[in-house]
Amino acid sequence: MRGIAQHEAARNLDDDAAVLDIMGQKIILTHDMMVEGVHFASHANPADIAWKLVAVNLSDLASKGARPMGVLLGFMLGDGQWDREFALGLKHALTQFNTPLLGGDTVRAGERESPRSFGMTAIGMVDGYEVPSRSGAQIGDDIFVTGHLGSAYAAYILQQAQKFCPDILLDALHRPNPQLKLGQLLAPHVGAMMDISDGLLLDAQRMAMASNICMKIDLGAVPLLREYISHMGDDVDARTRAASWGDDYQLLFTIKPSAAVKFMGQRPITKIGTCMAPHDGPLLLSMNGEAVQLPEKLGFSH
Ligand SMILES: Nc1ncnc2c1ncn2[C@@H]1O[C@H](COP(=O)(O)OP(=O)(O)O)[C@@H](O)[C@H]1O
Ligand SMILES: Cc1ncc(C[n+]2csc(CCOP(=O)(O)OP(=O)(O)O)c2C)c(N)n1
Ligand SMILES: [Mg+2]
Repeated sequence: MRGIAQHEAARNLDDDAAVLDIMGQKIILTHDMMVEGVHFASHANPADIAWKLVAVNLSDLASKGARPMGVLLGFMLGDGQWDREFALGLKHALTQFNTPLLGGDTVRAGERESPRSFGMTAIGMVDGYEVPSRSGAQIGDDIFVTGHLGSAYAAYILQQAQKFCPDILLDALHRPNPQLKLGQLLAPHVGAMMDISDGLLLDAQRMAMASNICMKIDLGAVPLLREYISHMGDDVDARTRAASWGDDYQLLFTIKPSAAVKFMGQRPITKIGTCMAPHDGPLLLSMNGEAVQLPEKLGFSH
């Protein structure tokens, strides 16, 4: 699609969202889909699906520091009860994130059983400052993430194995919380920022390549919940899996060490590495001071 998307607002389709400048007012636009079998299981709770559809879209707005202005929904009808539960989850999420439903489209699924899919467009606004991109990371910047990583992965694995799963992990998988407030707070101060939907390692590689630098990441510093550690472990393998499965919806950003100081200890952010001059590739991993080989798969891709 890159060849078609020549407009500067499209940011060469290399960013989390489009940034449309309308007479000086910046409008942030994003669209994400969720498909049965790919993003949610057939037996998933419809209210959870609706919540997550809102959350993943607002997460892209958060990554640009935008305030949500509204969403448009692409809805595929199913049976009445299922649709009512979806609508309740939708209402709950939109109320929680103070975002109006502005419109959309409704279609009836075909005769034959086909996977259901839902789309959402989210519209946001940014005032006053440069909208962060994935390409603004500079040599010497520190690399940070918000929150904890790998929680959705742990929940997915534990549920698949029909094992007990703590609520805090289940919520990360089914009810992710887009980092809107942190995104707005951080945006004027960051070098580059994006959300982590496809896994820290793959998304960091994308940021490093867009910024033409090398990111050195300390796997040992990647923030994990203690519930993650007690169910999945804490070794290189467990940490690599947390950093490469995806579905995290936390923010990855770079910032000058001097600018980072005022946020540290005040906000749920963790330093995980530094930006260096282009090296042997865009990404270097270490743990306990020793180099770690990159895994074969850095993240989730379609
Ligand atoms: N079918 C498409 N048509 C136009 N743009 C697309 C399409 N698919 C993805 N993009 C664009 O490519 C960029 C990266 O997409 P994606 O990896 O899905 O971003 P994100 O993970 O932040 O949602 C975004 O700018 C998105 O708008
Ligand atoms: C039933 C099920 N299978 C697999 C996964 C894992 N999974 C699905 S999508 C995804 C990552 C993000 O998906 P994508 O469509 O690439 O989101 P985007 O990057 O466009 O925001 C992951 C880890 C899941 N959450 N649920
Ligand atoms: Mg994104």
